[in-house]
Amino acid sequence: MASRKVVALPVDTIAEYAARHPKAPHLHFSYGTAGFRTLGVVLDSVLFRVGILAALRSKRLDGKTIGVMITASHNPEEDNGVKLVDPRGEMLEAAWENHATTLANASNEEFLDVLRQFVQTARIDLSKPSRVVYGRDTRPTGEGLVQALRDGLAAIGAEGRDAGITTTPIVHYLVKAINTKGTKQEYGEDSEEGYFEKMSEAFRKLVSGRARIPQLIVDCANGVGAPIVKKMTEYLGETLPIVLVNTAIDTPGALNHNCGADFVKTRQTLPPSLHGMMKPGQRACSFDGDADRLMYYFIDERGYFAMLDGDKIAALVAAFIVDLARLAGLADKVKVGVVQTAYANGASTKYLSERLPVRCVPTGVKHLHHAAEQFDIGVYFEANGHGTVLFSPSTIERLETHEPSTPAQSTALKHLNNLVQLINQTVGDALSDMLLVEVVLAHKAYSAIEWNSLYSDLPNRLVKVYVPNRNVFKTEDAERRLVSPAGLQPKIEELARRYDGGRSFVRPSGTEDVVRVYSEAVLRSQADELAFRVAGLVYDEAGGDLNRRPKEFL
Ligand SMILES: CC(=O)N[C@H]1[C@@H](OP(=O)(O)O)O[C@H](CO)[C@@H](O)[C@@H]1O
Ligand SMILES: [Mg+2]
Repeated sequence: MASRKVVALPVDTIAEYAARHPKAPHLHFSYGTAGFRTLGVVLDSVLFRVGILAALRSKRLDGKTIGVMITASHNPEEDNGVKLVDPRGEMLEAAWENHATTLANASNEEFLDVLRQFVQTARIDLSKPSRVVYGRDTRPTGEGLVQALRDGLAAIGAEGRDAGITTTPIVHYLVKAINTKGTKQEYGEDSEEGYFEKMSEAFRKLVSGRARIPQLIVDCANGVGAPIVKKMTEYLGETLPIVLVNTAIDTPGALNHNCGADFVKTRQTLPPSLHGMMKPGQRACSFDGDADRLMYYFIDERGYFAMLDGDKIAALVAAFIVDLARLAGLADKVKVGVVQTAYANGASTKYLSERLPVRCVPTGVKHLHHAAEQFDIGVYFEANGHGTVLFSPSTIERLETHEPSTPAQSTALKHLNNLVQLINQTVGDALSDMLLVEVVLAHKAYSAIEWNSLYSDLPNRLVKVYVPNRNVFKTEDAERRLVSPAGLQPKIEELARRYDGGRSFVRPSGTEDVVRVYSEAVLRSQADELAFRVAGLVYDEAGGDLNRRPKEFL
């Protein structure tokens, strides 16, 4: 049997550092879909402990680099949060989400014991090295939280690498680039410059010889997208003329305020700061606070706002990739598929299903990502604008080695190989997705108007219902049907049947203490009516206080 050097936890050092990052007794933290997320000022102890956890995860995985991103994405500026990134640039393995929650909630007195116990049960070899790369967005609480994280790393003797103020997708990129360095699967140079170079080079190749791309307005949500897109414009030069708006990263309260991808998606309207700026038909897009979500939109000739959300991006991109695979002579060798959630607009599902396989999975990027891995090329987008395209390892190899038989095949193949480089395959990336959209528009010679007319969205409405206990709501069939409370699902279906094109579903949110109701129908008024009827049903069924029943619920 191979002997194993046993190293003990440096308990004295950890205790010393931990004393500087005490946990407030009344607080409870939970590692959910979006990692830990709450008010930034209460997260100090969590970041310290996450530092230790990230180091242990690295040791558990033989010293592979783990990522840590400090952000609260599209949430208000006073919020903050933290997410861990696994070695292939993916989200943290589910079992460790529970370990993270346990460690974060241990009292100050128990903390060392809980840690010791964890090291034992998770069978972590402490003699292994530990490496962690970390970044943060522009939030004012970020700097202090980075310090707490560094103390966690120092307490356990981990090697930390500071990626500075950067986007979530860049941290994912760095993790994958670091862990594949020097291997056959090398993902790219492990630096921010490497990221810009890889992507911009692919973009230039993909649009070379195409008509000049018209100007694009980019709303940076007053967040980290601003400095990052600005740097990217230097690499892109003339190939993509960009105007940046909402770049006030130092203005208190500006982050995500009346701007950004989430604002656009939930309000279905233009950020006020863009009023008067946009010519009819001109494309604009919004990032969210950590630049992993993207929404496109334009104002039509009549002055109406038109939104091109994650579903429209998926439709545009998937059809393009299917075409390229066919043109490259790989139609029956490379299976392209799309993954959506129940929130995908019914019209998008119809459009896509007529062209390629479409799968529906529960909400949350990790479900989409895993399902997309089942295809040779898997396109996934949430309606809210988070998504990417995954090329399986064998497909990447096939694309690299396939011998084209005609010049047309060769061109299509070259485009596919450049897409592999352009797309950030670790996670949704607003910047990479934006360049991808621009490539497809350039190739198809589509304006935003033509893109939008691929299909017409069904009017839809999302309603939050505050209930005493959202945990009584349980779903099946990728969250499209309720199994509990018993008897509610048939009532929802009965209501939906009364409306032309009616569809509605109910699920508990994974990130907020609410139950969400979604509905769509052919007419706007009917989508609204259906949503408010179902919301009323849910509210009453869950025992909501009749004196506080929202007026709009029917
Ligand atoms: C309807 C909706 O937009 N839900 C969002 C939201 O999840 P909920 O579980 O619905 O709260 O936050 C998730 C994490 O950011 C995101 O993946 C998801 O799309
Ligand atoms: Mg985000």
